[in-house]
Amino acid sequence: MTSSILTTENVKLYYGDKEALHDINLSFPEKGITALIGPSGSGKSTYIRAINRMHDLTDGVTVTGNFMFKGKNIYAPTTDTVALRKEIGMVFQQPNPFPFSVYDNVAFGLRIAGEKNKAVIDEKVEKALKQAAVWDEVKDVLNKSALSLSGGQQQRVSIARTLAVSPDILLLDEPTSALDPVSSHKIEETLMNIRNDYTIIIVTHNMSQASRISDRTAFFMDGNLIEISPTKELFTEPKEQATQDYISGRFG
Ligand SMILES: Nc1ncnc2c1ncn2[C@@H]1O[C@H](COP(=O)(O)OP(=O)(O)OP(=O)(O)O)[C@@H](O)[C@H]1O
Repeated sequence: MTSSILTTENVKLYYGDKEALHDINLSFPEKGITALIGPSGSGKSTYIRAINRMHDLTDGVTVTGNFMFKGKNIYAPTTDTVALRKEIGMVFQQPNPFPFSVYDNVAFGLRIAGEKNKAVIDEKVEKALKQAAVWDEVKDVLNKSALSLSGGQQQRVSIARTLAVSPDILLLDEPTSALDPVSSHKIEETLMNIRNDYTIIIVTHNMSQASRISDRTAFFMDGNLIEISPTKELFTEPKEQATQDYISGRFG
């Protein structure tokens, strides 16, 4: 059996009094892509944001359950959340480069981590931009503002910024839903290129995207994990009627 890099058990999450996640049990093997699908409001974003403690930044949110990452309790009081978010990086729906140059965006996390050697930073910036499949498009404009790039390029620079600090896990929350089809395709290619190097968890509304790129797919509904299966199986022989109804377009 493959060992899990991340295990989440009996996860509940409350916004105020409202229970938005009901007892989620989900583990992730090292490397590969897991897609989370489900109707709007089913709890997909809420769940992945719990993994790197993004909810700590919002008042009134209570998280219970066990989150174990490489044998450590994510919610232990001693966890350094800045360090945690380097190991478990996140890319959002809207590309969100800082208003700095392309180079400085990708170098940002390295500098925060104390790296001062220019040659090392140069090398890591280039590697991350190559991994994110945007190097060829930006290598001659590294000193220009990242905000001058197209949305699709900005999103790949955001991915490069996250990869530059060598995370173990990459969380992506609908990373292509604000992009045109060509840019979306490039992001998908990027994820396929790095699937053997990182553990990737992607929330997507796009079922064909999930079936194209992921190894496993989890179906969420109303704050419940309905089923998790190898992707091909989930889309051809789902175990649950609710999954069947959703993938055949009967609701959501
Ligand atoms: N900050 C918040 N305060 C209160 N309720 C919230 C908050 N964020 C989300 N919710 C509620 O939690 C539930 C799950 O929302 P969530 O955004 O996780 O779903 P989702 O599956 O990611 O949806 P979508 O696909 O539309 O992004 C919904 O009922 C939503 O209204």
